[in-house]
Amino acid sequence: MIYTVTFNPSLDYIVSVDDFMLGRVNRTRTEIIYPGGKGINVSMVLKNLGHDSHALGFMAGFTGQEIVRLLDEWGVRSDFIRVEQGISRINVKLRSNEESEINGQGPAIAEEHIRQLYQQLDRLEDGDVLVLAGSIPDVMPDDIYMDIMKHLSSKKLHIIVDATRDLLVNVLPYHPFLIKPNNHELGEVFGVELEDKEEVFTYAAKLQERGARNVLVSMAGDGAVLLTEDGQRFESMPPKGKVVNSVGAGDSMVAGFLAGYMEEHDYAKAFYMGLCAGSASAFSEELATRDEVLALMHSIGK
Ligand SMILES: Nc1ncnc2c1ncn2[C@@H]1O[C@H](COP(=O)(O)OP(=O)(O)O)[C@@H](O)[C@H]1O
Ligand SMILES: O=P(O)(O)OC[C@H]1O[C@](O)(COP(=O)(O)O)[C@@H](O)[C@@H]1O
Repeated sequence: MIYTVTFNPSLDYIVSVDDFMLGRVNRTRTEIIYPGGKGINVSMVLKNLGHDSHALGFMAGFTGQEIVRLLDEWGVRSDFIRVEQGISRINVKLRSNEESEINGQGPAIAEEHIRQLYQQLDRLEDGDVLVLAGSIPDVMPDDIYMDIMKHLSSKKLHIIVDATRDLLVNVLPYHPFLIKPNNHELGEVFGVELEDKEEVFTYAAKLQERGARNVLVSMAGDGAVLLTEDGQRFESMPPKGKVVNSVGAGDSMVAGFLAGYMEEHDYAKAFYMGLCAGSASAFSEELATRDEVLALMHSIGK
């Protein structure tokens, strides 16, 4: 079974505004609400790709209830631990001449809630997949993903981590199966700005030296690169298309990679399915569907 954990789910409020002006009253042209947060998006895209998963994490308040309801409607099984105080985030995604985002901090999670999560994770079995994705509320220590990996280290799991800065770096000694920073997040770890693919490979290799098994680095409109544990290198520009809504593109890439890997245990298939799932989400209002992903793979000869 695949499990995703989202510590900090959100309702994504995606608004488009023509010629947004700071300091003025602006009116939306379109507005829409989706369930969001990285693990949740991974679960939703996996569902679209024909793979069931179990979404775990924490939720609070009326926004939390709505996230669970929307997931249910999507057909994703979830078992979120309810936090009594505060509300799950509403993350604002503003589409105007440029895309801007305001992501909230999320409610505090108490020791007792973490204990409940550990009880759920103790049910994982050898061969299961665990996706730890997204930010954690500000008040939490950034070794929580590491602690989870340490706790589960006696089981044979495939663990995927999509996080930034110390939250990501701390897990490396526990050999995550896959990490997926984007090029800016990879650069941030080393205090450099990375735009060029060769440079990205160099720094991805440094994360591999520190313990990551496979390193997938997304580069938005410039595609992605992958360094595998058996020494293969893949790089590609994305398929062609018009960007409509790139919220969730990175999460779709993780889901696509996972689906591709599970279907054929082949890194090439995983890489291209990840790449095309990311683009399929970016090219449509909603998250990628299987047909859209396969059509894009076909368009690049994969
Ligand atoms: N502008 C775009 N054009 C084509 N594909 C895109 C675009 N933005 C994202 N994608 C696809 O989605 C993947 C992940 O996007 P990216 O923005 O790098 O992730 P994240 O959301 O994690 O920052 C990219 O590698 C690419 O395949
Ligand atoms: O947990 P974080 O890092 O604040 O990110 C949460 C946001 O990222 C998303 O999961 C989208 O992520 P990507 O665009 O990187 O795929 C949104 O749904 C959510 O609002």
